[in-house]
Amino acid sequence: MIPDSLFSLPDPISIPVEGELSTYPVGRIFCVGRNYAAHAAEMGNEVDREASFYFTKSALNAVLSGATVPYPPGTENFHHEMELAVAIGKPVFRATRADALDAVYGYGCSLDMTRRDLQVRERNKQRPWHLGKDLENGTVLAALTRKADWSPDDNKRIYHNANGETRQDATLEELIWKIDEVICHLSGYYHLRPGDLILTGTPVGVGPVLAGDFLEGGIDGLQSISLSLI
Ligand SMILES: CC(=O)CC(=O)C(=O)O
Repeated sequence: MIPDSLFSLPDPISIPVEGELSTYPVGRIFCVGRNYAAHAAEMGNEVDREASFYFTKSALNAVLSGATVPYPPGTENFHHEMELAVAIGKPVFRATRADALDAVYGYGCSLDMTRRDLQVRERNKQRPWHLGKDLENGTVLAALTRKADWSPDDNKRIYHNANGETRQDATLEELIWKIDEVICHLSGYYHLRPGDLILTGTPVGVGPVLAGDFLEGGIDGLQSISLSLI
């Protein structure tokens, strides 16, 4: 606790890393929107191929894979979104495509849980998506794999199952903005630093989940992710 502060804040979430004793503390969470064309289409949107766009989620609202969390308040249409998370390991500002990947620490699976009814309602009113996206327990983070041990090749499968039924099933080839392009673009606006996570968007197949559901997903070669809803 900082001396003289009036109260203490929760500790930041810290993600296990495969083969490491130390964990990776999370500072900021940036999310890329509409980074898979088929998901943009299922949401009734076109992809903006001019530039990627972003929203943020509070790290204080994130939980680790394997958590059991309550169905959130204020929604009747709570959705799973399976995503590849990129963990930044070095400060980077105005990266070039050539040096962007140097800034990566590692990769992991994540779930960008979404109050879809609120996100769509706010989107349709041309308002920010906060109520839909930045909800308590609304980001799930699985153990990271260091970049020396894994790379985001096009042929890697990304999938998500709800109660054993496969709902999302794609490959990283479908990413519109690749990892180096995202870091290059985002670092033009932020001084990215260790602790920053970038969730790279979700493939087609998002859908509703209910209390009692068991969610599970993976990306070839990374630690899988799960969440139980009560
Ligand atoms: C429209 C969305 O679902 C935004 C988002 O989270 C995405 O991955 O795309």
